Amino acid sequence: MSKTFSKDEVAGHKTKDDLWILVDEEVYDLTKFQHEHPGGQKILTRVAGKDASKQFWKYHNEGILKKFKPQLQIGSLDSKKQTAPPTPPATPPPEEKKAKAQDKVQPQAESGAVAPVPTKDAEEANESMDPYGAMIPYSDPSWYHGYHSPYYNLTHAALRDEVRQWVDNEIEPYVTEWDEAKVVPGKIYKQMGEKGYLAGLMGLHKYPADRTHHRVRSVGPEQWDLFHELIVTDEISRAGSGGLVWNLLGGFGIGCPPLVKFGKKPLVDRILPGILNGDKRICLAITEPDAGSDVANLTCEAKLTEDGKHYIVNGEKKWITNGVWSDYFTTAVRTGGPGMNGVSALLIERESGGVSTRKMDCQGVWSSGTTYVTFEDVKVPVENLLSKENQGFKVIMTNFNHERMGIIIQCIRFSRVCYEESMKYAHKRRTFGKKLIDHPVIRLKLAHMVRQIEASYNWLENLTYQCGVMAETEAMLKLGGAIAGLKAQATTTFEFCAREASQIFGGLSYSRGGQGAKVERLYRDVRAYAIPGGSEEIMLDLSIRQALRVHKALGMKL
Ligand code: HEM
Repeated sequence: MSKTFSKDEVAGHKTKDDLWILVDEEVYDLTKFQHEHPGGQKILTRVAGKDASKQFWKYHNEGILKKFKPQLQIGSLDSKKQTAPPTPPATPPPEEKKAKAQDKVQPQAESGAVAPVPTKDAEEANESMDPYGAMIPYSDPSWYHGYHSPYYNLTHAALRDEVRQWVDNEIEPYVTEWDEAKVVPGKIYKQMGEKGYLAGLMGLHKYPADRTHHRVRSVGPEQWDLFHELIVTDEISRAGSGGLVWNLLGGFGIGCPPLVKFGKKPLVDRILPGILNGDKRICLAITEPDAGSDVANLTCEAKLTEDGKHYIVNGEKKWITNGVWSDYFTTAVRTGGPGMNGVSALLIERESGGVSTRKMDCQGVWSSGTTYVTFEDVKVPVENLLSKENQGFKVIMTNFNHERMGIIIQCIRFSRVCYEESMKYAHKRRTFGKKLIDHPVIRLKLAHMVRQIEASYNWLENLTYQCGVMAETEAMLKLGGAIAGLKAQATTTFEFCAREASQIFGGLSYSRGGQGAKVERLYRDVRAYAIPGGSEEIMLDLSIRQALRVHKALGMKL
C-alpha cells in the first residue's frame, strides 16, 4: 500500500459519513463498512479519525485484519517505518546453512574433561534449525523453535514454510465461513492435487511421481518421507477446523491407499491420476448403521453374477467422510460367510448407477461432508476388487495404522491450537486487575495442556520414525498396538485442551465466530476424533492386547 497520510489528515475523517481509523499505523476507511460491522456502528464512530489499535486488538484476532485489509486499507501513516512483512525467516538454502555450520565456534574442553570431537556429518546432523514461527513456547513442535531433533532436515523446514504460507493466506481467514456453510470451495481441494500434497499423503515412503505430473515444490519424490506427510497434515490442521482437514484429506487419506496398494494395475492406471490431480474424489466406506468398530459384522452385500464378471452390491454405509462429493467409494462388502473371512474390499464407482448419497447433520466437522450412502443393485466389474475375494479384512486392517496416525497428528495440532489461542488471549484479557496470564490458575491450565501435548508429540515422532523404517507387515504387527494407544492419548489430550481453552475463553468460546471461533469449533469437533477410527475404549484395550501378543512372540518373560 503506497499511499501515506499524516496523523492530522486521518484526524480530518472523523464523522460517520467519512470515517477513517488507524490500526498499527495503517489507515482504514470504514465509511461503508461501519454499517456491516458485527460489533456495531456506534463503537466505530467513537474512534473515528483516531488510533484504534488498542481497541481493535482487544476484540479481534489477526485473521480479521488479513481478511478485510484488501477491501478496507487505504494507506499507512507517513511515520510508519517501512519494515519487511513479519513473515518467519526463510530457511537458508543448504549451502548457506553448511557455511554457517563451519563458522560455528568449537566448544573448548574443560581441564580433565574428555571432549568428543564430532565428525563433520555428526556436526551437521546435530545442528538445530533456525527458529521459525511466532515463537510462543510450545505453540509449535520444539524443532520449529531451534531445538535439536534427529528427524528433520532442510526439506522438512522448506515444506513447513510452503504449507504454512498457503494455509495462512488462502485458508485460515475463511475457515469459519466455510464451516458455517458446511462446505470448502472446490478450488482448495484442487490445489491439494496441484501442490502435490495428495500424492504425498498416502503413507508411502515416497510419493508416486509416475502417476501425476504435479510435484511438491520443496521436496522431490525421492526425498519424501513420512515426516513430510506429518508436516502437511500438521500445518493444515493449524487452521483449527476438523471439517476443513477432513474435507481436504479425510476421504482421500483413508480411501486412496487401499486402491494403490491392493488395486489391479489397469484399475489403478485408469483412475489414480484423476484422483491425485484433485479432479476426482475418493472416500472409504466401511461403517454401517449397525457395524462401527465391529467391522467383521458388516452386512453390505456383493453377489457375484452368474457369468462371474460383476458383483451386484446392495446395502447402506453411514458416517462416510466426503461421501457426498465422492466419485469413488473404497467399500467393505460381504462376499462370503459371516465374520472377517467373508469380507472383501471393492472399489465402487458412482457413475455405475445405483449409488445415492445424503449429507448427514452432525455435531462437528461440519465442512467434511459426513454422508449416508445407499447402494442399490450397483453393478461393479470384478476388476474393481481390491486384493482377493474374502481377503478384504486385511486390506481394512492395514489401512487402520495410516488412518490413526492421521487422526493423531490432527488431534495433537488441534490441542496446540487450543493452547496457543488460550496463551494469546491470556495475554490480552484482564480480569480482577490483571491479565489472565498473571493468574496462577490460568498458568496451571496451560501447563497441563503442554505436558500432554509434548508427551503425545514425542511419541508420535517416534512412531512415525518406526513406520518409516519398518516394512508394512512388520509395522502392522509391531506398531498396531502402540498406534492405538497413542490414538487414545491424542484424542483425550485434545478433549482436555478443548475444554480448558473453552474455560479460559469463557463466553467467547460459547458463541460461534469471533475471537473464540477456533476453540468453539474444535470443542464441537472432539467427538469426531474420539469415536471413529477405533473408539478410545477399543484403542486402549487393543494397545495392551496387541503389545502382549507381539512381546510374547519376541520372547517376553513374565
Ligand atoms: C478494520 C477495522 C475493523 C474490522 C474489519 C472489524 C471487523 C469485525 C468483525 C468481522 C467482527 C465479528 C467478530 C469476529 O469475527 O471477530 C467484529 C466484531 C467486533 N468489533 Fe470490529 N472491526 C474493526 C474495527 C473495530 C474497532 C476499531 C472496534 C472498537 C473500537 C471494534 C469493535 C468490535 C466489537 C466490540 C466486536 C464484537 C466482539 C464480540 O462479539 O465479542 N471493531 N469486528
